[in-house]
Amino acid sequence: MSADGLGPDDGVLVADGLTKRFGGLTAVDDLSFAVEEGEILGFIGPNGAGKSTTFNCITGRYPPTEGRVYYRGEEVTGAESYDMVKAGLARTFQEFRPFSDRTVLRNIQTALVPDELFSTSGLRGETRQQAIELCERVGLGDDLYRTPSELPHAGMLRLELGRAMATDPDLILVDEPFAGLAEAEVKQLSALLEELRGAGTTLVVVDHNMRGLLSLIDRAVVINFGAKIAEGTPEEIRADPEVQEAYLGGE
Ligand SMILES: Nc1ncnc2c1ncn2[C@@H]1O[C@H](COP(=O)(O)OP(=O)(O)OP(=O)(O)O)[C@@H](O)[C@H]1O
Repeated sequence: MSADGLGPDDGVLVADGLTKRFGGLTAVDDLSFAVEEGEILGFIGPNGAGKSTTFNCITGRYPPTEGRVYYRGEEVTGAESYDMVKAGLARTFQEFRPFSDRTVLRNIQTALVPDELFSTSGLRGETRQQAIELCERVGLGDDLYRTPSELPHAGMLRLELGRAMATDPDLILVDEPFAGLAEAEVKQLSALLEELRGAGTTLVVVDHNMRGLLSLIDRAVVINFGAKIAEGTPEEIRADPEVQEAYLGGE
């Protein structure tokens, strides 16, 4: 346990003293936070604050230099991405690339059964129905037979969310969902995220921009230069002098 004293049972996902150095650069600096089951947590920080690095350490892209990560009471520090997905933790990527030659439905079906070897006859019918339901859940029910390139940007985000949902996660890390969206689309996507939470999924929404985010989240952790500078409700975050300082001139 670090000075902050977070342990395996402090939340569904817990980072304790997480540190990541790239040579002389400390991208994540003794960061501790816990995600509570069923909440929508905002994970906010200006560009380069260390948000992606934090989540890359948690989701197995690379091991942290120091610190521990716990998921559902188990230590998972340095676990492989595949194992984290199996344990129930999914993430969306900002720079995702769906299969461009497959329909929306096939993309989701492929995510349900990643190994095409198992995607034969009987299974295919079953996953097809599951995939249709998933598409409907993420608001792509009318786009089943379109290809990703035929979707508007907001539709692509829904597809990426559907792909993450296909692994039946308990918790999804959502990476910058509102980037490039118009106001109305931000509202629609927020409503979808709230729906997912209502159905039992815990969400961590990562963003550098607070636009649209503070009305969605229950709580936020704000980082700058890899370290936590504030944590609290949207009202507390808005009023925090250090947060205002970090964002001065930034937005
Ligand atoms: N693989 C890497 N090798 C070296 N430095 C890296 C690497 N990945 C990130 N960094 C550095 O670590 C710091 C934190 O970057 P990170 O991408 O985690 O920030 P971020 O908060 O996600 O930023 P953004 O909002 O722009 O995505 C930056 O200074 C970045 O240049």
